[in-house]
Amino acid sequence: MTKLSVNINKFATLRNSRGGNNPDVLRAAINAQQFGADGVTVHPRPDERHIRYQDVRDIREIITTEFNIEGNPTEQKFIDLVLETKPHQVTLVPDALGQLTSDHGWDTIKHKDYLIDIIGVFKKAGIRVSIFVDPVVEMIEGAALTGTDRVELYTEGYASAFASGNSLEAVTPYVHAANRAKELKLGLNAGHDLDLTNLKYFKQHIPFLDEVSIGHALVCDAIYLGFENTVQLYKRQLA
Ligand SMILES: CC(=O)[C@@H](O)[C@H](O)COP(=O)(O)O
Ligand SMILES: NCC(=O)COP(=O)(O)O
Repeated sequence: MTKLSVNINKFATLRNSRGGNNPDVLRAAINAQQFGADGVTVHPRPDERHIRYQDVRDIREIITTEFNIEGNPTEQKFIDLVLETKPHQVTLVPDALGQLTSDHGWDTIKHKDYLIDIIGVFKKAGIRVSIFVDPVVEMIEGAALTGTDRVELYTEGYASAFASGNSLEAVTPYVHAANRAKELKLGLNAGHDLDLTNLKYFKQHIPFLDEVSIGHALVCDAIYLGFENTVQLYKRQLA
């Protein structure tokens, strides 16, 4: 089974645009779980432009499924937040400060020693670690030397090539990377720009995926189709 973790960043973006508490991010997390999501993902950024650090603490209190916190551990504030809230999984993403959204994975060869150290900190606290990587076999092999439990394949490249009509070409590097991860006994997650048009094809080619985290497209679909219906539609793509 591939788990669906709903990324609720975009609920917070909308809330923050007006101040106040509408929409309520906590309610979004509760609803996602009630509507069938297998987990909730948040990516608090240092500028707190969407999910705030306090949101993470509040969401921790109501989680009944799996909680996944994403972020760059070069920020001490991020490390402290993760160790305080102890999610089921932390996903390490090498974003620069103020970056619009995530746009690359770790260079697991260049940053091997750093990753070994920081992954060790989270694992010592009993938190499963996943690291965000591009679909490149060498990066997967590098990841296997860091002690990470899982890798998350950065799927923006897949999504844009799929949208151009090159579905097989789009998925092929991901299949190679996924197979190598499996051989190396790494768990496998995927995310970024996955949506209702491209998710099923991705899952069909990589059936042993552990988890996808989906936010932007899912929240956009929820505006048109309703949140409960949308979560169910995404779940169906993974069946
Ligand atoms: C790691 C990843 O691909 C997503 O978490 C993405 O970074 C979402 O973050 P934003 O919602 O800030 O775009
Ligand atoms: N890890 C990817 C994620 O949480 C959501 O990415 P997106 O669906 O908002 O592009």
